[in-house]
Amino acid sequence: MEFIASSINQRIVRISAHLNPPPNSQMEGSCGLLRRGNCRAKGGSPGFKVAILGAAGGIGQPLAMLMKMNPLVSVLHLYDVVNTPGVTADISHMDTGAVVRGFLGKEQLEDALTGMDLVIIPAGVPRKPGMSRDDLFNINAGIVKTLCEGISKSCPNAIVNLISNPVNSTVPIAAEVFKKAGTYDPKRLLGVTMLDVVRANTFVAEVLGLDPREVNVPVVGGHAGVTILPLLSQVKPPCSFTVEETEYLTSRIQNGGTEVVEAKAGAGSATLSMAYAAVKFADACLRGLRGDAGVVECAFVSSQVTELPFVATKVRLGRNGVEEIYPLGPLNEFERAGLEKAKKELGGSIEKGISFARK
Ligand SMILES: NC(=O)c1ccc[n+]([C@@H]2O[C@H](COP(=O)([O-])OP(=O)(O)OC[C@H]3O[C@@H](n4cnc5c(N)ncnc54)[C@H](O)[C@@H]3O)[C@@H](O)[C@H]2O)c1
Ligand SMILES: O=C(O)C[C@H](O)C(=O)O
Repeated sequence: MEFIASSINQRIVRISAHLNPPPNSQMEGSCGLLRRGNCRAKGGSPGFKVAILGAAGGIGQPLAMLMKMNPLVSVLHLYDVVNTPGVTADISHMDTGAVVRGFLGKEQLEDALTGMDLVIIPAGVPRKPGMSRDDLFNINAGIVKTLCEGISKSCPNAIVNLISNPVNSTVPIAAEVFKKAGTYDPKRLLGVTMLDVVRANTFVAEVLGLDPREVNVPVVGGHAGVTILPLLSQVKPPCSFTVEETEYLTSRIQNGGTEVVEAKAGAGSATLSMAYAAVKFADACLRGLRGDAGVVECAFVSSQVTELPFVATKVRLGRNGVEEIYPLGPLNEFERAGLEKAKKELGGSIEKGISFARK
């Protein structure tokens, strides 16, 4: 009788602790129950530890869901300045291997980051119609700076996937923060331009009448307007385009983000396709970390491929992050002209990020 009563009491305590975590305690998914001794088996699976910063946002939530489904992830930390208790409780009920923990507010940033192998950052404000990505600089630059200071302190060896816009400036900011802290490893800092590749594959497949999963379009340069440069001459499988097709595709790929911002009419920018792209890219980084051979994706990284300090190109991912940076390859006249335009804008955005961080 006593045993049953105490067991029921324990359960009530357990449920109320889960619903009302004490202030400043980290919220936990299944592992909170494990710590209190109510489960027999160890949760989680062998794999990598991944943190998402900005996990309660439009990208963060579907990204968290998809990362919880990724068999390479054993521990998933969800950090935001709002709403992580709900998102964590929700996602932690998925019966996949990764253990989920939630962290709320700056005082929990250190715990969120300690021990992480990969940190994905979609924190920051999105565009509204009429805005450029650069219009987000004033708010997002400071957010990225603070989060990167946390990374330097708590997981300086983690691979960082930076999604927050303007990527062309936030990646240089992150690099400067890491340099200042003495933790900078250019191989481990990657701006996420995967959505440009995902869009390019989709739009090119539409024009060619192919399955988008069979198409691979390298997209180089940066992640804003004319800095987004699809290399249609290097599409796989090999194919050719008319001048009209080239112009249409280049413009659609460069303006894909604006297409979504306008369709959402003030409710934000791409979130679902971005979460898909972010997971595709994060999975490639984790496969690289695991030691898989031949993992090649496009990303915005520190590079000597052009005269600019950062550019998006194809990179090979491995145990240390970026193991190899590929040259741009043979460009046609249209692409050479596009590259010149891209470099002009990109240089200014990179410089803006560097000056902000050095202030
Ligand atoms: N790289 C790309 O291809 C790409 C694609 C789409 C969107 N983005 C960018 O991603 C960012 C996020 O977009 P979204 O639609 O998810 O926005 P959102 O507003 O829906 O979510 C952003 C989240 O960041 C959180 N946040 C704000 N300040 C924070 C801080 N200091 N620490 C931790 N979290 C913080 C917010 O609370 C919110 O939950 C935007 O800057 C957007 O432009 C980039
Ligand atoms: O367009 C935006 O502002 C978000 C993102 O950069 C995108 O390409 O969808």
